Amino acid sequence: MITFPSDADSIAYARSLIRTIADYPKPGVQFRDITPLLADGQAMQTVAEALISQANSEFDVVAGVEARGFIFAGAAAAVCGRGMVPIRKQGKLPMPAHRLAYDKEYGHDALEVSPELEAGMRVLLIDDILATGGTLKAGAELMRLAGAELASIGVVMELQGLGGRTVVPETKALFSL
Ligand SMILES: O=P(O)(O)OC[C@H]1O[C@H](OP(=O)(O)OP(=O)(O)O)[C@H](O)[C@@H]1O
Ligand SMILES: Nc1ncnc2[nH]cnc12
Repeated sequence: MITFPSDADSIAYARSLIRTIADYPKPGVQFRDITPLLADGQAMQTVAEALISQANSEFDVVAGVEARGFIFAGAAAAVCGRGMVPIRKQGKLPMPAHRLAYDKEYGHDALEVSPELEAGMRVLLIDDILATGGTLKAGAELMRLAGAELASIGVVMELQGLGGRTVVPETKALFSL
């Protein structure tokens, strides 16, 4: 497994950059805005390396969920020299190989992946946030549908009280909010 030196202070610094916007995108939601973290080079390096270090199994490729998951999956893949596979919302890939429809809080959606994700590949699945867990559960199922091996699931932050930990219990998070 690949590990980078990281310390609690650096993770705490990255956590401190998350901005909370009340009542966005709808009343009652505390939106956790990653934009300030993205703009900070030190925090981005810390997070990318820590996402790799917390993976508990060997992996061949990093997969990220559209859209915010792409950012961290791409950065994490680059720091460890692995490729990145985008998991896209339906209709965005010119050559989808696998599709998985899933229910969301309001309606339905589907995720797709291209043939670059080959059967037998060991995947580190990355997203920015674990909230209700619906997105990562669907992403994980899509990986298995493609015949890939889910080596580990990692997020930058877990939002407590929304049930995601129950839905995708194997997820590793750098910090909780
Ligand atoms: O655990 P869940 O309840 O599924 O929520 C987490 C998902 O919600 C956000 O994505 P969103 O669908 O808002 O898309 P975006 O990345 O394009 O902003 C976030 O980036 C996660 O993918
Ligand atoms: N509260 C929240 N803040 C930011 N992204 C989210 N995705 C799902 N819930 C979210």
